[in-house]
Amino acid sequence: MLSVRDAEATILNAVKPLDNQLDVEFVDLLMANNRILATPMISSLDFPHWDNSAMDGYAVRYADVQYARADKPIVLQVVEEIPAGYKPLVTIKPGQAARIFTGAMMPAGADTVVMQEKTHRQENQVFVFIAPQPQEFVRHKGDFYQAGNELLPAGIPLTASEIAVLAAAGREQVDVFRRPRVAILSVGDELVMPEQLLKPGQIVDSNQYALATLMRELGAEVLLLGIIQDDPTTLQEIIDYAIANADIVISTGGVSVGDYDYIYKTLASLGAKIHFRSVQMRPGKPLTFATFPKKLYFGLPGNPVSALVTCWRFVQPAIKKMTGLAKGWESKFVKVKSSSELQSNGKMETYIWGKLHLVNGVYQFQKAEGNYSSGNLINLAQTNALAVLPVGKTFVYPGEEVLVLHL
Ligand SMILES: Nc1nc2c(c(=O)[nH]1)N[C@H]1C(S)=C(S)[C@@H](COP(=O)(O)OP(=O)(O)OC[C@H]3O[C@@H](n4cnc5c(N)ncnc54)[C@H](O)[C@@H]3O)O[C@H]1N2
Ligand code: MOO
Ligand SMILES: [Mg+2]
Repeated sequence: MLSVRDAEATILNAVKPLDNQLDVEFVDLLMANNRILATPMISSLDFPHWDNSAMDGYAVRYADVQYARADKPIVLQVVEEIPAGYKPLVTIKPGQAARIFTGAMMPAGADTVVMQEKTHRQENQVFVFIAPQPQEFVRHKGDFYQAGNELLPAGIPLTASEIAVLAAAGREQVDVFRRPRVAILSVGDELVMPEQLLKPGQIVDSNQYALATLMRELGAEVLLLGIIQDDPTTLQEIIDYAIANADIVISTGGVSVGDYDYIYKTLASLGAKIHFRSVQMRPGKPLTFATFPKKLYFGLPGNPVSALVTCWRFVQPAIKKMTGLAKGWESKFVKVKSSSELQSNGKMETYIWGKLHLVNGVYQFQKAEGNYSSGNLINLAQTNALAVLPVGKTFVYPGEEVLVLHL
């Protein structure tokens, strides 16, 4: 059977990131949260834009105050007051100083700032009680960034700090990758919408809600195609439509070997390249992955836990890679101690759901309580991690380390 690692490699190789010319939108900065920057950002401004003071105090000439001492203060004439936002008008000459405030432009002639607490003011004279370091408390033009260099690279997610940098560089709008379009369909005669009263044999299509939520969290635009009956003709029509209208299609259900599992046949008759139909993992074994030209198809197993686990493990990095994210789209595993005993049959790579939680400042994994069935969605709620037991590993003792996928 195909290993999880090989399945992942096959999927990620098939993912083509969005195009940095064709797949770009120009959006308002305040709407760019969590979007991926599509074009490298270069500023024509230096940061800081001009020499300015880092303290409230006095702008002085270092040469004047270099021998100042508490018992032998240097007295300077205050010739100007410079609040933030104003252009200094006077050049500071030997024996002179300017009153200056944090963020205000340094006046010509001065090269150092003495903080207010180290001085004493008497009318238009200031007594300096301490020798500063040369250039102390001056933030020099271009110290943080020099105009013309790359300010932000393409392919990064825009969060508070990057959006602040873009604003500081005078941008009101920004080029970001468009959202990947993901079509979601649920396959099964037994499925109904949550508002419907259940007839015998029916269950609510929860997968549609799980996947739509996860896809939106990942920055995708979701095309919800609803519940499709176990009928090959309808399935073919809908999948054809989904492929034409989305970058990625995700279905749940109908991928196993039952008489009403039609996904494989439908994909084959639509001419898909079917890369695999099962993976050596549990839950999630009957995962189907296929491609159409420029489109990806994930046929996730119908069991609600299997659908989410395969989505976290395989679809999530695929979407992240597609979004244009240059780095960090791969699944991230952390090694932590397990506070619970974990078990597997050793034949499949086994994913156990639970919680990464802090114990005295150190993360530990705790298995969810209750029934471990891929049909049991209930104890998947309030979890945030999947512990991974590789093939061959049958037991993890409490206190032993385990690899965990942080969701
Ligand atoms: N003979 C075998 N039978 C099964 C095997 C196998 O290897 N040999 N694998 C089992 C495993 S593992 C899984 S996982 C499932 C996968 O089944 P399908 O993908 O074909 O899905 P269905 O048969 O349509 O449904 C399975 C299960 O999930 C429920 N379901 C389906 N869709 C939804 C939905 N949208 N929301 C909530 N629940 C859903 C469905 O009612 C079934 O209970 O196959 C095993 N069988
Ligand atoms: O692998 Mo199925 O996905 O265990 O229930
Ligand atoms: Mg089935």
